[in-house]
Amino acid sequence: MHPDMHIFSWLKYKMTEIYSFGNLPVIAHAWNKDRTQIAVSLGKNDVRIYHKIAGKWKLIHTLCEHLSRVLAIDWAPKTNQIVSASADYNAYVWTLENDVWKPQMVELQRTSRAVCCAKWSPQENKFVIGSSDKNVAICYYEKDQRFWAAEMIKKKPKSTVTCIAWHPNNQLIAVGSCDYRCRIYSAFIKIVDDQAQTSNWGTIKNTNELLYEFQSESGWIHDVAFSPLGDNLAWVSHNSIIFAVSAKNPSQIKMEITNYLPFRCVIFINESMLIVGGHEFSPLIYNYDQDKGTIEFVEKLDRQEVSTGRSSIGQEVDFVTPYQASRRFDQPAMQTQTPEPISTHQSMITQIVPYQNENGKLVKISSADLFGQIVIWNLNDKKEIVIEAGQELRGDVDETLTLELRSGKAEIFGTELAIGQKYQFTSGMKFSIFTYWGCTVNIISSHDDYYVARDENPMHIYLNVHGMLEQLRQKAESEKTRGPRIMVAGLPDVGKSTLCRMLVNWAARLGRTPILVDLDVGQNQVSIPGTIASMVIRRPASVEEGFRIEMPLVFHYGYKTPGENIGLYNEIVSSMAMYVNIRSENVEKSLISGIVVNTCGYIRQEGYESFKHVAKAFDVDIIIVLDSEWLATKLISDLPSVKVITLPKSGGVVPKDAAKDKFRENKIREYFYGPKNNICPHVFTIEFNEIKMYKIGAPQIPDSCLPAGMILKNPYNKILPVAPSAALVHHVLSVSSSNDPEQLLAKNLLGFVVVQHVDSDKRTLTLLAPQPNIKNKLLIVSDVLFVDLK
Ligand SMILES: Nc1ncnc2c1ncn2[C@@H]1O[C@H](COP(=O)(O)OP(=O)(O)OP(=O)(O)O)[C@@H](O)[C@H]1O
Repeated sequence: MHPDMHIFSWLKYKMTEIYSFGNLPVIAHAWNKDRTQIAVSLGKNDVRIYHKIAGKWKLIHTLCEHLSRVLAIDWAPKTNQIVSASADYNAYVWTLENDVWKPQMVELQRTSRAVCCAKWSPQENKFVIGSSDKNVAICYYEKDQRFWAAEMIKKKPKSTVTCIAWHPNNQLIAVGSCDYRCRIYSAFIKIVDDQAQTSNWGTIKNTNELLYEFQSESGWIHDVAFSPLGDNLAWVSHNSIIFAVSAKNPSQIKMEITNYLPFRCVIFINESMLIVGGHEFSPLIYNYDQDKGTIEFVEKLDRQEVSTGRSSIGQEVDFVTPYQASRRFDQPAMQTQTPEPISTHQSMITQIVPYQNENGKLVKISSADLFGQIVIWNLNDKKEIVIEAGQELRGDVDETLTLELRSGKAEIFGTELAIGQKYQFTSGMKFSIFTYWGCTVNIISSHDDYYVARDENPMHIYLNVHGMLEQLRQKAESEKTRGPRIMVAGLPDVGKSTLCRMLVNWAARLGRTPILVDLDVGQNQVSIPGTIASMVIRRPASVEEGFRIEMPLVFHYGYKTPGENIGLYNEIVSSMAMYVNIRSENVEKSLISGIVVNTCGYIRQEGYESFKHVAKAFDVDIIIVLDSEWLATKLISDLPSVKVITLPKSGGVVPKDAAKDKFRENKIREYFYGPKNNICPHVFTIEFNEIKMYKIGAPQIPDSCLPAGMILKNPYNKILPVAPSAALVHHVLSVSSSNDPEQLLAKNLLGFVVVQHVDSDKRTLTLLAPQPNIKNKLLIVSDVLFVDLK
């Protein structure tokens, strides 16, 4: 068995680059040596060469000599020569002289039909063409007479030659044709090759020799490929069958009959893994085990996403996030049909070719399709990691990272991972996989941006807290009283939000429905920055997308820290507490399940007072203080009726510091574009007179500016009308559910919009919104900004 040939060596794309070359089909494509240029045939009589400049493809040469469709192109990277083959019965070799591609016709005397395929040999000193008149010609340069000569294969196929593959030894070719056969020929040319070589497929003696003929089931052969070392051969046919054979045992042809649409191309990634593509749109990975004689489906190379439905223009729906809207339309009753998986290619894949090798290993491939699209797939080795019981694997993702639980049990911040499911994390995301029993995970990432933590992690302590809360819930259930109300406190970046997430996730996994109250106005888990929010948690958060937002209660605050307007902050906390108390009594099981309150890390001076206010407003029973003896001691003396527990912070908590702004921006972006950037918000204009805008809180006038003895009430909650002006551009506006400006403070929000443009002449505002219009026209201006660079 070759060292590469084990199941864990399979490859998976990390990120794709997608380029469009118009709407014409890409019949053939080939890359130059450094992949800065691409030669394409778009089904016309020419070969077009594009150069990549600043990420965009610019047409720099059009090679016109063929009289009919160009069917095949191959670019020899080292010698910088292009071979093109066409339905005009001809093949040309193009060489670049003084920035002009000069053609030289190949002498294919006996070919009188379309030339369907052309491929340079690995050493680039010859190439092979195949034609519809059953000819296979090995072409080489006659130095003396200065022309491209062709040595025709004598025992030729009995139908159109559709595909060719070179063995890495430069002297064998595999040929696929419409007579359902794949053949291996000697391509040894005496005046080009020094001497005939031996290979696993037998000793090569003469040019032209037919070494093997493999019979397939009925089905035109569309593509054929040798493995990198040349020991295995695979081909695909129009009846959706994959064939493979090993040089070790050429009489044992293995075939895999698939349920997929027909395949048009095949490529080996290493000695065992192969990728096929065609009418199915998505390339598929298969593993050929020559010892077991099996070809097994591994998975689709594409990361499949389910298309999200969205509200159609003008449809009257409640003003919710596009994400919620999409989810709403995902509900079975509303669906007209099952959502279609989205594939990167939107039409048939015509060709797959190698794109980039690193240290002799193929790391990228490119595929072309009938809609003018070329996709570059990044292939990465998958790493298998064993996490022992009680350990944590932590990650801080640089680009993208995909993980899959292979065995055992594990969870991320309280959400259980499903075996075999792939979770993808994008740049900037942090995660920790904790396993109570031990597990094995596969990780696909180009960066080593993860590690198994050897430090003592506090997960067992956190789990004990969960156990204690569950006992209190059970007690409440039997005594028909209310369940535990806890508040999590501490300095910034100690893991408060994460602990809250874990506690409600664990509770939800036991069928509880706790209320999560997030008072963190900087980084709210339920809503966007500048607000406080609460929600009944009915199911654990999604590993990749966080909590599924259902009927949240959201109040406008307008700033990113409580200190900016502490009076207003305290007032909305009181309103929230009032509503949450009502909700907790009215929502089934929520009273017993209790409340988990997340707080800001603002705990000094007036922050501490506000903190006590929160505890009283929500009538909390327990305060969990993370990593602060000082705060715990103070709270024990100031709130004697509340149980205060100090817990250590996890070593995995990452201070967000500079990343905080990015984090906030992402949270707002997620609101408009969806957690996976797969939703399109609306941009529309609205007239000044259609809306009314207000701001809450006015700057306090210093006492020195007031008449002697006069005391003004703090205007922290004053509701002030705002006139539309250019100063509003990029500001987030909250859409209130209230029709009465005086009620703005105490009313739930319906959603958010962002001002993109203000036209004072036309008296219009351009808004970015999740819906095509806004139902309620009372808007509250926030200090929080969002610059939509998309
Ligand atoms: N065990 C862990 N392993 C890896 N990352 C973690 C772990 N616990 C928390 N983090 C990450 O550390 C970061 C800070 O954690 P978190 O947001 O919970 O802190 P916080 O105290 O709520 O912060 P803030 O005061 O800013 O609200 C987050 O990105 C979180 O995902």
